[in-house]
Amino acid sequence: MNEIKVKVDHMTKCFGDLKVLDDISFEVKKGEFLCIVGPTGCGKTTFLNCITKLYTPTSGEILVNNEPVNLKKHNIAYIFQEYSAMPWLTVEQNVAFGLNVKHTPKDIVKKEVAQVLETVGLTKYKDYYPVELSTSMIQRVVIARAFATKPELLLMDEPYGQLDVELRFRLEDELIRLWKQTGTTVIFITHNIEEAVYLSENILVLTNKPTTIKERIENPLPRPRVVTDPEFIDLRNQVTELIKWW
Ligand SMILES: Nc1ncnc2c1ncn2[C@@H]1O[C@H](COP(=O)(O)OP(=O)(O)OP(=O)(O)O)[C@@H](O)[C@H]1O
Repeated sequence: MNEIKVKVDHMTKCFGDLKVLDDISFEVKKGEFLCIVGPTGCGKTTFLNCITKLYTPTSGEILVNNEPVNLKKHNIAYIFQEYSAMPWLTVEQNVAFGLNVKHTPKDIVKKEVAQVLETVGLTKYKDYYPVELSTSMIQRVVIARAFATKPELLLMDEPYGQLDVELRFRLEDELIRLWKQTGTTVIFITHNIEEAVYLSENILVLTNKPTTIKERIENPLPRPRVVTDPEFIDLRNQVTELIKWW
């Protein structure tokens, strides 16, 4: 499990005179669940946009499997803040979307979609349209759509930021289940320290702009994690202390 999936190598990103990311270097191992926390506007989304090539780094580079990111070759899924299901497609068609874009043979699409719908408990609802579903079910459709393509790298930008606590906990558990089942590498951005400690294997704490890495913290807590356990609270406090220095 020591294979490097993502290598960020001395990456700097400026927008005109504004230096956002300042000579950032870190690695993400294959199958790792990395959470990134940092102050508002420090460049977390900018970093993800550099991985997906929406932005080009000003200097330095990002490697996936030891080569420059290539979206035709590397299977990368992105779930961002204002995500939703496509209202004109059924649940099944939504989940099949990514596979169809990749021209996957129909019988394989059917099999993969059935499997992932089963995992997230949506089999019964496969012919429903998003408008007929609750918020929690729509979130599941989106997660299922991402996992159906078996991404080698899943990027998540505050996907649960707007949700109530109970729903967030349920979806986080589901995400962990899918991550374990598939072995996908996940980079997950959040403002919520508790969420980062609950989900991650490692936490990257960023500084204010021009942004550098303040600390990388290993998260050794066994799963399933309990937010009221003393060890959980200790780690949460440790990360919170780092954030107080912003
Ligand atoms: N296309 C762009 N052109 C100019 N400036 C940009 C562009 N995209 C982002 N920025 C600036 O880069 C900085 C980082 O923005 P970014 O959205 O990456 O931060 P963030 O850490 O994701 O913020 P938040 O925590 O609020 O989501 C901000 O100052 C933003 O205004």
